[in-house]
This record gives sequence, C-alpha cells and structure tokens, in this order.
Amino acid sequence: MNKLEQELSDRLSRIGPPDEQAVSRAAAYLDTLTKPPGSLGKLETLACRLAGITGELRPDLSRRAVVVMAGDHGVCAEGVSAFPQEVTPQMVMNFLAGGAAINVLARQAGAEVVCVDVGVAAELSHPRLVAAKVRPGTGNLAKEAAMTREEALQAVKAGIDVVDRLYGDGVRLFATGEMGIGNTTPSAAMLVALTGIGVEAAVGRGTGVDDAGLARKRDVVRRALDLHRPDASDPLGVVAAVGGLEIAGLMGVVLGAASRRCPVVIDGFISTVAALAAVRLCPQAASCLIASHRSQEHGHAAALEALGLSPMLELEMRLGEGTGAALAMHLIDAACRIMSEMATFAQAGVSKG
Ligand SMILES: Cc1cc2ncn([C@H]3O[C@H](COP(=O)(O)O)[C@@H](O)[C@H]3O)c2cc1C
Ligand SMILES: O=C(O)c1cccnc1
Repeated sequence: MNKLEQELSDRLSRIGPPDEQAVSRAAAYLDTLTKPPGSLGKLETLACRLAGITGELRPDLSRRAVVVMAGDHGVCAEGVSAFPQEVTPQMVMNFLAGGAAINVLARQAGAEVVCVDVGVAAELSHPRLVAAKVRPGTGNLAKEAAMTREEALQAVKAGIDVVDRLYGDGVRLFATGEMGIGNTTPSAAMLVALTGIGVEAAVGRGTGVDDAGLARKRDVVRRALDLHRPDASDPLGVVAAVGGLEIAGLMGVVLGAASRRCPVVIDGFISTVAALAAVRLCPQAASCLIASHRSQEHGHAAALEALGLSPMLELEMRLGEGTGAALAMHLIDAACRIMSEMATFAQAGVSKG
C-alpha cells in the first residue's frame, strides 16, 4: 500500500455507524411534541437522521458549505455535451464572482460556496479558488483511462482536505456540488459499472443533448465499459477508468464529512454517483448522506435507489452545482427548529391521545 492508500484507509477506519441511542432519543422526543406521532413525516425522519449522524438532538449546523468540485473531461471530444468544454472554467469564474445559481441558492441557505479546481483543463487563478489540480482534465474514457489510480487517490484526498480545513473553521454541514462539462457521461458509466444496470437506464440528456447526442453518449459508455471492464468491487478503479476528477473529489467530500460525523447533503446525478462510489468504498459512510432532490437526469432515480435514499424534493431541476442540496438545507433547518422550538404536550397543556 502506498502513502495515499494508507492515508485513505486510515481515514475510512474512522468512519463509524450512526449513534442509534441518539436516534432513539430523537424519536422519543418527537413523540412528546404537540402533534400526532409521525405527522411531520420526512421532517421527523430527517431530525432522527441528523441526531444519528452528529450524536446530538439539536446539532448546531449553522456553519455550512457547498463544496463545488470542478474538472474537465477528455470524453467531450466525442460530442457528449450540448455545451463546449470552455464553459467549465467560465462557470468557475462565475462561481467565484457570486453570479451562478448555486451562489444565489447558497446565499439564501446561509452557506458559503467553496470552489475547488481539482482538474479544470485551463489554468485558473483566483484568491478564493481552492487550487488542487491533479491534472488538466481527464483522458478520453472511450479510448483510454480517465486517470490513473494514483490520480484518483489524489483527487479523493483533495476532497478530504477541503472538508478538513472547513471543519477546522467550524463548518458542520456540507453539500456536494460540481462543475464539469461532459460529466454526466462518466457518471453514467460509473453507475453502470457499480450497479450493473443497463446503459439505457443510466445515460440521460445532461445539459440537453438531442437524440443523436443521446445515442452518442450511450455508445461512448458502452465502448468505455467494453474497453476498461471496471470491477464493481473496486470503486477507486471504477472512478479512475471511467470517472472524473471532480467525481473523485466529491467521493473525498463524502468520506471526509462522514469521518467528522457531519451530514453531507447530496445534490443531483453526478453527486449521487460520487456518493455511491464513496459508499462502495466505505459502507458506513452511507449513514451521513442526506438526499436532497430527485433531478430530471434520467439515471438519477436509479443512483438514489442503489443508495437506498429517498430525496426530499422533486423540483424538475437538472443543473447540478449543488443547487438542489442548497435548497434542501432549508428543510434541514426546519427539522432542527422543530427539535428546538416546538412545545411539548406538557409545556403547552395539550391533551395526549
Ligand atoms: C452554463 C452551465 C452551467 C452549469 N452548471 C452546472 N452544469 C451541469 O452541466 C454539466 C453536465 O452536463 P453535460 O454532461 O451534458 O455536459 C456539468 O457541468 C453540470 O454541473 C452546467 C452546465 C452549463 C452549460
Ligand atoms: O442531476 C444533475 O446534477 C445534473 C443533471 C444534468 C446536468 N448537470 C447536472
């Protein structure tokens, strides 16, 4: 085992199961509040999950960050996106200027946006950009490996490092976001490799490719899987062969947050595939995941199902960047406020049934 593998393995060994006692205490407390038992539905489930993750009934999740991992994709050469690759760095600059959808929705949710260059093809420099470029874009996965295993490990580490630094600053709630033109194609390839579902079920239109573009994407995914034959039991090998640098970075965000017992809100298709790969690497990490929404991207429902997650929102969104996750933070706030502000039957003098 080399140094990075050893470091990752040490980190994974720190990821534990949810605190079942805290879950039971939260569930019992919810039943003392002035409402029929269970009547707040998924908000109650969420309050219990937050207790299980953090070990606290009323965790302080006021410091929060959306980590937007950015990377480029060699597979864009196959014509798999409706947009050109230069949009990736352009959008990164938009994130840093505060003008993208994720900036708006994160501001509304009280979250900072932390943008990480883990593999943008162009050279970028900005005081607020986290510079962690592993390589300038992946290889074209239809013809060669997206990256080496060592590079995948470096990208995972970049995600863990960002979480560590933010945790040190007091951040206790994380969300996954990404930017990388072409990234629905490697995400679909990873989903097929990890779950065995059909290519048709995994590949969707991403930014909005037409029927010919969709057929090209499916063909590319088939060719890539034929070429690399990734092993589902080796998630690092899967992300290295047919994944993306920002996807590996998001695996690190999930694993880093789980190792700190912090909830991590999962956004759309790409983020969910990254979370699935992280959970395949470390099944215990599943307990820290909060699914935000179901995106319109064709394979997202299957990815959520593979994780056994039920999303809170269905807003017909298909953007990524962490936008659905930022919106779900409002529901996390709602669940926390229920636990701290609602009166009990005894306090309010309301008769229990
Ligand atoms: C302006 C713009 C902003 C975006 N923000 C996120 N994405 C989303 O679209 C890309 C994935 O779709 P595909 O695989 O079809 O390229 C990713 O960058 C994803 O984050 C965007 C896409 C565009 C064009
Ligand atoms: O579900 C997503 O996150 C998504 C869908 C399409 C394009 N980009 C992201």
